[in-house]
Amino acid sequence: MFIVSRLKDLTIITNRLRHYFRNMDVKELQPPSSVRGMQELQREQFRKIVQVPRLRVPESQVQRVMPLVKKFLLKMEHLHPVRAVDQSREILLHPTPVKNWDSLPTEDLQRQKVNAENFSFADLELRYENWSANEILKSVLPTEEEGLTSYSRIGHIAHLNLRDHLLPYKQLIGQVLRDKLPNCRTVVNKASSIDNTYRNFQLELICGDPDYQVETKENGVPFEFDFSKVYWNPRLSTEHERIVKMLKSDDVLYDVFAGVGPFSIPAAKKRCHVLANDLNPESFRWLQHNAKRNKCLPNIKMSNKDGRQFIVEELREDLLKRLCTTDTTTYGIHITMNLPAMAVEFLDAFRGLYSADELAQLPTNVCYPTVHVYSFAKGENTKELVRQLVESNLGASLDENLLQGINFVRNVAPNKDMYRVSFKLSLNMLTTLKEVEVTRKRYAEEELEVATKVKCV
Ligand SMILES: C[S@@+](CC[C@H](N)C(=O)[O-])C[C@H]1O[C@@H](n2cnc3c(N)ncnc32)[C@H](O)[C@@H]1O
Repeated sequence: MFIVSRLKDLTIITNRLRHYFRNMDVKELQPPSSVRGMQELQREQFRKIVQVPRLRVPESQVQRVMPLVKKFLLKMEHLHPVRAVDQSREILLHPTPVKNWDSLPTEDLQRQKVNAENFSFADLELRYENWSANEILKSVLPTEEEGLTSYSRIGHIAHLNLRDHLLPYKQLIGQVLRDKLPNCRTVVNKASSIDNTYRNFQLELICGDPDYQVETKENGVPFEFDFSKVYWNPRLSTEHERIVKMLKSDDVLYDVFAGVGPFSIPAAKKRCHVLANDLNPESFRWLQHNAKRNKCLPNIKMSNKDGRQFIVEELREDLLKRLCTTDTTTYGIHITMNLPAMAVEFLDAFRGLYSADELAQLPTNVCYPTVHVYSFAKGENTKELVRQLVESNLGASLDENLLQGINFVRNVAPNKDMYRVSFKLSLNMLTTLKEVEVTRKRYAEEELEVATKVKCV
């Protein structure tokens, strides 16, 4: 199925379907069957003549007739169903509901002096311009079930992830999308899976301008970035919104893998206190730009380092100050870790972040931060799998006091899901090392002792 990626588009389409008849169900209204398999776009090959029902009424009658036939109008792209012909008007009707004169509200029409003589079938020339991208691609690509594909819109860019069997059609798909999608100037295909450090997609330009600097809005917040150099996925907008909705003004957010700021910028705009970090210098640059553009610089501190280093430096220092000098029962502290392929591997950075002495004087009702860590899981029982992944990397089991939830975020590929695991850090986690770390440390100390003894002998 052709998945239109934006919900807004879907709503518009469903609304249209509710009011009008589906053109693609009528063979005559589909593009000519000869275009099936076309790999080089030849727009003139889409021309065809069809016969459609029509009413011819005097110009003076149109205003009164239109409300009676409104629901029968032929709706196609760039087609005006009411056209001037000589001194009268021709009203084009849809062939699905209108088979003949009797299909119309004849009594009402006759009352307006419109009768069977006004009804006939007209020749209508259909062209490439009259079909949507979806309709054109459905008629060109191999078969309906596996022939079509999904795309995302990021500003003026349409981003495709074409399966192998569609690669011979990529130029055509690119041209059709650029022709048909409003404000689309650039069409790119995902060139390989994202396995590079900064998680940005490797892109192949298939049509249009090689311009990747985009302006887009997510949940009403404007963002700018270079899509070829940073990570941005519009399919995460709902997840970003869920987290931002959890935050209240004066809450604290530590965003370990912040990207260009889809958690951090809206949080800072909400007057949360944000510390945002990303290792990619380009993400960091655009993060700063977006903070400035959204006028939230006073509420956000940004850094450009490895996530672990950010946790043991910026986060450690800021959190210690808050735990020791503020009433943590009056606001929330959240840590987002969205690097699903490996974020769990950073969880042990919280173990032994402080010495027992540093946290010895805290009030008993102190509220520790909530971590939201994202992870992929493959196969069966993925929910249980992510829990185990988090627990083993953290070196602690998450009982009902600590675990806040394991939430499904999205299906990434067949059999591969993305989850958010939310849990509270505890005094024990923050002041003791992970079991394996203790063993490693003890082992290292013993080695040192033996080595010293050997030296002494
Ligand atoms: C999946 S993206 C998430 C970006 C953003 N938070 C979002 O939700 O869209 C992961 C981000 O982590 C950054 N990154 C990758 N490795 C990192 C590391 N070791 N330390 C800090 N950031 C890292 C990448 O540059 C990328 O921006």
